[in-house]
Formats: sequence, C-alpha cells, structure tokens
Amino acid sequence: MEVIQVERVRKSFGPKDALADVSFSIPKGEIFGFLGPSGAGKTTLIKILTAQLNPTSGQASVFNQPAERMRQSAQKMRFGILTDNSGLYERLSVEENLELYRKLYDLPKAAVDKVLQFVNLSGERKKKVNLLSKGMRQRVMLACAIIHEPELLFLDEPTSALDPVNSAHIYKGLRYLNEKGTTIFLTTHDMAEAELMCNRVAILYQGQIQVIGSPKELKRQHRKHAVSVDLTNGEAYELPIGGETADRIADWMKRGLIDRIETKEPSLGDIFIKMTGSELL
Ligand SMILES: Nc1ncnc2c1ncn2[C@@H]1O[C@H](COP(=O)(O)OP(=O)(O)OP(=O)(O)O)[C@@H](O)[C@H]1O
Repeated sequence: MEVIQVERVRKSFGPKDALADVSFSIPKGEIFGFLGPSGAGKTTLIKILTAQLNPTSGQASVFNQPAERMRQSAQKMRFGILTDNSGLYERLSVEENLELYRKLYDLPKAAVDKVLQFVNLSGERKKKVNLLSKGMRQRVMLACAIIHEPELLFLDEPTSALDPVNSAHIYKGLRYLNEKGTTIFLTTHDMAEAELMCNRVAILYQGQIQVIGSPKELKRQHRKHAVSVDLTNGEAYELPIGGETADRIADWMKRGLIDRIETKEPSLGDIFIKMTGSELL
C-alpha cells in the first residue's frame, strides 16, 4: 500500500518554481530520504504533504486521500512532523511540553516516560526549554513528533544539531518505530545518514527529482566502469573494464606484481554532487 503519492506536483512562489514537476510514491513501511541542496524545495514538499501549503498544480495524496485533508484532526493523529520551526513552549519544562502533547493525543501517562527515554532526555525532564542546548531542543521537538507513535513521520533534518552519540541513539529509536510500522519521510544533508537509514532516496534539484532508488542501486548505476590497480613497485593504474585490462592484470598477477585491485564505487555524496553540481550545503 502506498502511504504517499505525489503526481506532477508544481509549487511556485511568484515567478519562481520551488517545485517544477515532482512525482514519486512511498509504500508503507519505507524510510525514504528526500535529498537536495539548500533551497531545492524539500521543506516545501513536506508542507504540501502536511496541508500547510497547497500545490500550484498536480496532486499530492497521503493515506490515499488528498493531502489537504491532513488538516483534519482525525488525520493529524496519524502523522508526526519535525521541522526547525516546530514550536516549543520556552518557559515550560521538557516534561510539561510533552504533557501538552500527551493530553492532545489522549495518551496514557507512561507515554511521556517512554518518549523521554527514546530521545535520551529522561535526566533533563525538569529543565525549562529555554535553558536547553540546541541538540537537546531538537530531541524535545522529536519527542513531540513521535509521542503518539504515528503511522507516518516527517523529519526535516532531524539530526542537524546532534552529536554522533545522540544521532546514533535517535537512529536506533527510529528503526524501532519503523519496525513497528511507521513510514518515515526524511530530509537530510548528511549523506552517511541517508545511506545508513534510508531504504530509498531521491535527489531533488531544480524542482525535479534527478534520481531515485536505494543507495545500493544508485551506487551501482553510477559505478565507474574502471578498476584501479596498485602494483608492488609503487605504480598505480586506473583501467577500463574489458579484455585488454584483464590480460594486463593476469600478466601482473603471474609476475607477483599486484598489491591491490579495487573497483571504484561512488559514495552517495559523489552521486549528489554529480546530480546537483553542488557541494554539500
Ligand atoms: N513562503 C514562501 N514564499 C516565497 N518563497 C518561498 C517560500 N517558501 C519557500 N520559498 C522558496 O522556495 C525555495 C525552496 O525552499 P525550501 O525551504 O523548500 O528548500 P529546502 O530544500 O527545504 O532548503 P533547506 O535544505 O535549506 O532547508 C527556496 O528558493 C525558498 O526561498
């Protein structure tokens, strides 16, 4: 079953197209990474899918209904969203902020303890939000987005302010949620994160999806058809894959000259740069 379907979506702000023509779908249970340089339109699409913006043209559906229905309270229960403007009550404590969400979703008391553990903030529960570090705030916002264990979770750069230990903790928690059935739509600038977490990724550039597939598939598709060979005498070669190269390698092998042979596989970051012509932003 598809949880998200996007068909020929365009969104313009005045004369400028933030999204030109975007189509894709996400099946239930997938962790999908939406990648693209700064300003590519990733947040705009999340806003369309969560009924904060309407597309200029095209269709966006969530749970097999037009995305604008996500405004309705029955639908709001079904998804969670983390963006950098997710609001927190600054003068309330971590726990008091979460209590508001718990009541809103009509959840049992234990939900707050559970989610605090999830984001590794049990020790900070009494702290006022305005006294938290950036990374702690990000974890409180994440806690608010997942306290009701939604069917669908939108995460706009969820680990941008986190140290590696807390990122790893969050990844583990997100995998756990995903195993329990939550579909996750994730934007990130961290290619290692995308590779580690996502079943599939799409790279957005100039308002259109340039490539879509699993990180493994994309790396295979963009593999250089070349082999690099280091010889024991210090010489190094990059050779096209083919019969002539095979003969040369066989000859070097016979003479015991091979130190290392490697086929070149690009990283997701290499593919990103190739597709967008930009450095990671
Ligand atoms: N409300 C708005 N009015 C006018 N232009 C907007 C509005 N919202 C977004 N834009 C423009 O649309 C484009 C896409 O913005 P968006 O925030 O979706 O990018 P993004 O891919 O999420 O970027 P980042 O990675 O920096 O968060 C940008 O050029 C932005 O300036």
